[in-house]
Amino acid sequence: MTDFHPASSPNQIADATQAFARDGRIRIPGFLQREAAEALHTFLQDAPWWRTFNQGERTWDLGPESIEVLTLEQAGKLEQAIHQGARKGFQYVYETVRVSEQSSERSERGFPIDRLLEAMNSAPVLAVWRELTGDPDVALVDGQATRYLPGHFLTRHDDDVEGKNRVAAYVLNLSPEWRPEWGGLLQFHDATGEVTGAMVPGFNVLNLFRVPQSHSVSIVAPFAPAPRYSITGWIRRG
Ligand SMILES: O=C(O)CCC(=O)C(=O)O
Ligand SMILES: [Fe+2]
Repeated sequence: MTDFHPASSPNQIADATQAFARDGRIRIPGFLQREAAEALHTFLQDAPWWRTFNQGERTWDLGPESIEVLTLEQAGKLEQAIHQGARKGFQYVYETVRVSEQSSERSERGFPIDRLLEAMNSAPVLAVWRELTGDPDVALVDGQATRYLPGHFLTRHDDDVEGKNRVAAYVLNLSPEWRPEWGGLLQFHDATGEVTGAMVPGFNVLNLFRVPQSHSVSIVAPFAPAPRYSITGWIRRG
């Protein structure tokens, strides 16, 4: 049975804790056992993806049937609306497989991503999140799988949503042999929009960053030969 618990040693966690306290963002390579990362990657390559995008404040999730029946003209109009939204405002388009926040529903569905979220919410791993973030009130981890195809992106935002009690955001990268030129970079910004740091997709690397913090995902290039896969979500107080 594949084990989805983090593979980091106590020493690695202690080092990461120091770096997180200092910088507010860290990268942990080799986050899961190789077999677990490979099982997730295999699942993501053939998962039931939904296209998600926003129109202003409103989120749309389109299932595979809805995407397939769009005419070329409808798909073009949708793309235009998304590009219009991205010119000045907050905009995103990518694909998702959502994961329930209910442990019973995760256990029942039992996808590898459900099993990962179960492990992330187990008592010993919650203790690791409390140590890493320095927040003793961390109580849950939520998540979704994401797939960014060429043309997908997420503009600048800070993840601070009222009532969600997010302490930190995580991104478990599952994109083997990614090149930075393919886009899909997780970029961090200062108040003027300047890029103060960027994380290139990788394989089995965990990005962890404090919330709120301005960031974006740069558009995936038309020539990227593979999608940008990850499991992403937040470490929360409740
Ligand atoms: O995929 C990433 O690197 C970050 C995703 C993100 O910022 C978000 O979903 O809010
Ligand atoms: Fe975000």
